[in-house]
Amino acid sequence: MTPDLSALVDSIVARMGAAEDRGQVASYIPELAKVDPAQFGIAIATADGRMLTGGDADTSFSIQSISKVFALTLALGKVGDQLWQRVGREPSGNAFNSIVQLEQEHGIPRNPFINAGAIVVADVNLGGHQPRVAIGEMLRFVRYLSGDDSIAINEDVAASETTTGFRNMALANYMRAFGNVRHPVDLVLGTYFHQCAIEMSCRQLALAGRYLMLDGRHPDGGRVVSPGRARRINALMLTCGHYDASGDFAFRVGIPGKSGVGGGILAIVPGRAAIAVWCPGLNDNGNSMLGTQALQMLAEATGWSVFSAPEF
Ligand SMILES: NC(=O)CC[C@H](N)C(=O)O
Repeated sequence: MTPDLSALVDSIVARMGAAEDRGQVASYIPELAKVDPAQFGIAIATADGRMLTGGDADTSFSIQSISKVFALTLALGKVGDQLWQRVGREPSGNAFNSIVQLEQEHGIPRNPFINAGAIVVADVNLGGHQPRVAIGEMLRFVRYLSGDDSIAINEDVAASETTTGFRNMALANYMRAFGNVRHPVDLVLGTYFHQCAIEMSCRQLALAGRYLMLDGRHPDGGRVVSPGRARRINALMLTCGHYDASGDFAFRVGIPGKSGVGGGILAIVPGRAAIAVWCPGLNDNGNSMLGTQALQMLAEATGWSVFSAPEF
């Protein structure tokens, strides 16, 4: 089956534009509460080099936790498998900002995609430098991946989270007590809040995700990560990328995906496509409500679930 992707994108945009229940925009970060929930964007970068876009695909939004995929990639580049001594790789079954497991598990977060895990990853990426060095490295990395130097950080969003991120401060301090955060907490959180405040459009995000559909290669031929590492990052996205709704996402969509509270989702179909969707309203688990529906519609129409048998 070769689906007409362009017609499919149009019908997804029409369906999502007409949806009445759009979820709730994140309000615990005051700057994000200002975003218009009527927006919807989708971009699909295919392995054969095509780009299909629809709706607000060129509007920038706060990538938030999607940044955890790029931060993990950088941290693995720095410390390799040693990272797994400080962060687990199991689904948490808890909310993204939960603290409950940390005490029982001695300050070792369940996985790199919940906030606690991403804070440890930010600590690794700091590597003894000032936050601006680590943040600059992250920005250069996403610009290189997407081939777009206009990608920037929204300082208002970073400042908004710096003044209200009490849960993240609690998580970071708690892990510092166990020695699993090694730099001063304000430097680690400065790094983390700024990476979350990177703004990208669906088009830029789909382009940035291409290395994960191409076995770790940049389309320009350069190697970003080894094939094994790309496979493992995809595995973590599938099992942990939607927090305590990761099972439901695998059930409904069946594609490795990472969500953010800005309403974006990056989804990877190995060997086929890197997809970004964005719709700011969230469901109860903090994942984009219509973004998830759009990916379900796309996966059903294309047969792109990684659990489907390939054509034979
Ligand atoms: N799920 C998310 O996107 C959470 C990211 C957000 N910056 C936070 O730490 O709360």
